[in-house]
Amino acid sequence: MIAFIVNPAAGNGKAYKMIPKIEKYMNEKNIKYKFFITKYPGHGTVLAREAIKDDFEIVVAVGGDGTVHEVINGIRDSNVALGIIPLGTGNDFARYFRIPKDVYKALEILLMKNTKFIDSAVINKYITCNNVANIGIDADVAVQVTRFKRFFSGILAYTLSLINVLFKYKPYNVKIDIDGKMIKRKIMLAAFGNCSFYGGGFKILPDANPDDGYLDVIIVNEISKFKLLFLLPMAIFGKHTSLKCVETYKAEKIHIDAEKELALCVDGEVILSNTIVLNVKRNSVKICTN
Ligand SMILES: Nc1ncnc2c1ncn2[C@@H]1O[C@H](COP(=O)(O)OP(=O)(O)OP(=O)(O)O)[C@@H](O)[C@H]1O
Repeated sequence: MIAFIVNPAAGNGKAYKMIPKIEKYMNEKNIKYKFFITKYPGHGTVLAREAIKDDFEIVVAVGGDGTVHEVINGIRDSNVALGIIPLGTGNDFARYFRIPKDVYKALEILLMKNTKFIDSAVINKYITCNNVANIGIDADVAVQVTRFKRFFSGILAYTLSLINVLFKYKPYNVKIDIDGKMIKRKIMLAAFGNCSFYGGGFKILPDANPDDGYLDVIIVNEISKFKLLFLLPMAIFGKHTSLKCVETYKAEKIHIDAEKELALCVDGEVILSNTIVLNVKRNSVKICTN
């Protein structure tokens, strides 16, 4: 039995519109399924927990990275597999696993029942992150986008946020303990995670491997905002790691202390904290892959 958790807000309504296509395919294949529609942010986690109790074998996130994040936080540490139909805006987690955006092709992957276990990052003991967590200028932009979205539409909200943050941004002073090695840095941004992509296609952690037992770490040290504008396009291809201002690590445990409260983006969702602890949890999420 397959549970589909559909986020009507994902991909500007694209996920919700695809329900009839999914229904048609599942009926043709004569496979039992049930739809759960999220009603508010965070509801995907609640619904995924319900689906586990109802003996579904696969719980499918129908939406973008936010939906995947919520579903994973509901099914973690169970034997239930995560399926993905990438119908969000960015779909960065699905991009890593090459799950097609075509609904029928994504459904075919689910029915192959080819599964594997991947690692998670457990953040501050309670949030499970399977893609990328990040702090610094890009996380601050994410906070601003949420504010500007109340008044402006997508791209305009993003552009205004970027300009606003770029002008004001002062590199954060942080202490980062990476598997016992303490470093102090003034950062433009830092990212931690299991997979490579964020921000709708930036290959920020090019060497990430979700089943190697480590979290990848990247730190971009203080540089001029002008240089940062050159670094960002390089990150689309994962070529930024060769720059002098960029440090990379692999670690099992990371502890970050900042002088003031930081925005931390976890799989695209923002939380605020001045202490961030990330621990790798091996083989904690089962996913359907091709
Ligand atoms: N019924 C709902 N109404 C409003 N927001 C919702 C609802 N259900 C879930 N959400 C929220 O919608 C947000 C966006 O979802 P999601 O990230 O899947 O789509 P997206 O932003 O289009 O894609 P991506 O993150 O891949 O760019 C999530 O933060 C989620 O918590």
